[in-house]
Amino acid sequence: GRKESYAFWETQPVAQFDEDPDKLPATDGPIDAPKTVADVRQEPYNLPAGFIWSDCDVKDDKTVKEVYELLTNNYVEDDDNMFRFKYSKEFLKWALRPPGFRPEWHLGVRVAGNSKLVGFITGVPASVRVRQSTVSMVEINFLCVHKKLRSKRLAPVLIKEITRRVHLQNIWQASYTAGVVLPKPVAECRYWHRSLDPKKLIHVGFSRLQPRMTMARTLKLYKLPTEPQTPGIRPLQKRDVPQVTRLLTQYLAGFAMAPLFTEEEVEHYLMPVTDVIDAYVVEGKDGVITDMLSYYTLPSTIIGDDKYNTLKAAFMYYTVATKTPLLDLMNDALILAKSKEHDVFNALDIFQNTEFLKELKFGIGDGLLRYYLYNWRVRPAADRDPKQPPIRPSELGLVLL
Ligand SMILES: CCCCCCCCCCCCCC(=O)CSCCNC(=O)CCNC(=O)[C@H](O)C(C)(C)COP(=O)(O)OP(=O)(O)OC[C@H]1O[C@@H](n2cnc3c(N)ncnc32)[C@H](O)[C@@H]1OP(=O)(O)O
Ligand SMILES: CN(C)Cc1n[nH]c2ccc(-c3ccc(F)cc3OCCn3ccnc3)cc12
Repeated sequence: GRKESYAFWETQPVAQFDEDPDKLPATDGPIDAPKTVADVRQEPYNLPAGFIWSDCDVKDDKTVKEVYELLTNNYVEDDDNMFRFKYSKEFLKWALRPPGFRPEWHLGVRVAGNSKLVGFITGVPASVRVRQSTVSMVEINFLCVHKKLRSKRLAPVLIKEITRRVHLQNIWQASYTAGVVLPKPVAECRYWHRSLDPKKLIHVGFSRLQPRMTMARTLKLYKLPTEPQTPGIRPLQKRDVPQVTRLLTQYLAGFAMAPLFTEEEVEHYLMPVTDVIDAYVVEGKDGVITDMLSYYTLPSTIIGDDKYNTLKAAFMYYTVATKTPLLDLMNDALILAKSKEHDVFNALDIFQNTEFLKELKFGIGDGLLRYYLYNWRVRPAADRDPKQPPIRPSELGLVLL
């Protein structure tokens, strides 16, 4: 939950919990006074003695293996410490090398003596529309400090250093999501889970057998066809990128906060990569693409189960239904994920997802995912309780990995 005080975050250009709504500017915009690259500190921030900064080029197999191992052993766990995200090496290469990426924004901390990677944070460039403003940002992700070095205030140093490096490229805003409460969420959303392999999920404690339900009845409840049902559905191909970019751009225009994708970005983020990103299109008459669906694969380590080590989860990504009903399109997403051995399909209550979550037998998750903007104030909407975050989940059209 929310803390009494935030010694680091109270020093940052982010909305604060104690600010007086009446004293705020009337429009959305930067929180800090405008600065130029010339104002930016030229030298890196100091790390504690014995630690050094290290750019991590994830194209280099040795380096991506070090990043993979740091995250596999020290990254995000659920509240009950039963599962820990286990981003694959191929996923990290995909997520961290979009058009315009910069290696100096794949920022590591190493132990000076033995070069062990013990800290990490990343930024990738993105253009995000926030209401009527187009904001050039970085998306910050993969903040991680080794378990043995926690609570030593290393995170603020990682954050300040990546901020400095981003400022040097004349970018002054960022977006990030987290399960924890920080000053100050621009949106808060729930995550939902759809069982694909209920037997395994119950065995590992992800789900529980419902009262008065047998295992046989549970398997029947979640059973899916082996093949997608929508006529004309097929994997996305490079030749689809121009149409898919138009389809996605038109759809995302309807949300309060959403990325502005170039064709190059659509190609990078949606061209299928085995066990990383799957994307499908529905091709109608005369080659017109009417719908698309996508999900990414993010396994989790099952901490301490006797039989299984890994949970294979699919996470809903950008999906547009203009001819096929969204319910049918998402049912095909479940079918496809199941056919590729996923154990569970996860979705947030963003986009128009509340239209299908219950009907497709998703169960609500036990936590919230908070969205944040750095150095960008979003005014509460007129029809919105000022105590609530300014953007509703159904107004969100942005997914961070
Ligand atoms: C213009 C460009 C701008 C770019 C930058 C934009 C901003 C980007 C911001 C980053 C976005 C990342 C997004 C992202 O990657 C997705 S959220 C996932 C974050 N990673 C994990 O949860 C992995 C497991 N945990 C850890 O590795 C550590 O616990 C971490 C490293 C999380 C904190 O290490 P620690 O050893 O446990 O703690 P100290 O070093 O002693 O530091 C304590 C301070 O850190 C604040 N804290 C804790 N968790 C945070 C979090 N998730 N975001 C931001 N701040 C977080 C905390 O409130 C406190 O500040 P306060 O005193 O003010 O309360
Ligand atoms: C988004 N991206 C920044 C990673 C990230 N960071 N912090 C998080 C907190 C929750 C979710 C999340 C998002 C969607 C979802 F369906 C389930 C989730 O977490 C369940 C709890 N959990 C955590 C680890 N293993 C299980 C992701 C993240």
